[in-house]
Amino acid sequence: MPRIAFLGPPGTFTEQATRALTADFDAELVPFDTVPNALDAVRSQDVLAAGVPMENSVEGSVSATLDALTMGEPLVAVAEAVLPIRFHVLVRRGTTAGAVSTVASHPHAIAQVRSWLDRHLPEARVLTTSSTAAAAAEVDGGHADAAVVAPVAAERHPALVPLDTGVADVADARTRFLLIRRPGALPEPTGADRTSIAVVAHDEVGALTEVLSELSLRGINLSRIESRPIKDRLGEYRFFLDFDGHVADARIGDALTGLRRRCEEVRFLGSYPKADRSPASVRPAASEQAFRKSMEWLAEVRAGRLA
Ligand SMILES: O=C(O)C(=O)C[C@]1(C(=O)O)C=C[C@@H](O)C=C1
Repeated sequence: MPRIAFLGPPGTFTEQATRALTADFDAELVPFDTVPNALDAVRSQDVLAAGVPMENSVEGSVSATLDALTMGEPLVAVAEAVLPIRFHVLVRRGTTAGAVSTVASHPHAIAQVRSWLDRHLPEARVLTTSSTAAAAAEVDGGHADAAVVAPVAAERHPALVPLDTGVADVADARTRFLLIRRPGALPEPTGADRTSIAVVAHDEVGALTEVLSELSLRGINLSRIESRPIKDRLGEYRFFLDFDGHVADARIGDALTGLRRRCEEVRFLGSYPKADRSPASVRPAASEQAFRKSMEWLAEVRAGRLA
């Protein structure tokens, strides 16, 4: 049975997302304490794949995931899941709100319940943990008084009880997760795909505009752009781009070759079906047929058959 890593311990949102991402096959889910460790386990072939959090609609990208994806051997995303995010606040039985002096959770979770904390636990000191489920373990072990967790964590910690449920400052908050593997056969194009890449542009005037032009000229819809420092050079950045389409689509392949010529570095991070299955809208001039016809025309010109 394939082993699939997830950000643990058991009871995280990432575990829930990884179960959804692997629902089509039998898999043994294996918890890892950090996203970089989960991805390294994929690289070292300890596991087949890893489910990782990518971005949250309230707090933005998960930097640990972005950095770990571009450091080390190449990895690619093969599937995407989006979960609605609402939290339980768990305490040990008998703890009242007034008795909570420390509240623990993952920084992304804390950021999504700031107003709730200001209203209900204004005096509590925040302790950050590597995941929401790790926070539940801290409360269970007596190292914190309250934990902001995924509802599934309550089942893992029967000694804890909810101080509140359905907690979310933003009612429709969502987190996007990816299933990451070593490079291999790509998922088939579905017409509703997303492609992710990371590029380092040359340090020159207009470099980012030119990167974006490669996409816009071909009518490619950009769904996310994010920058992370390169780390060994101050003031230089790696851009993470997500856009509609599959690398097998002519317009995407054409844009990628343009980027490859133009950029210092291009890392392909996968083409996979979008969680919401919304089809890409493709301009007539960027359709498969338009690309094929233009290539046929060029072949005729090169063969001296057209003037
Ligand atoms: O700690 C967890 O439960 C996670 O799966 C991580 C994570 C995140 O990285 O954003 C996932 C979803 C929520 O937005 C809060 C935390």
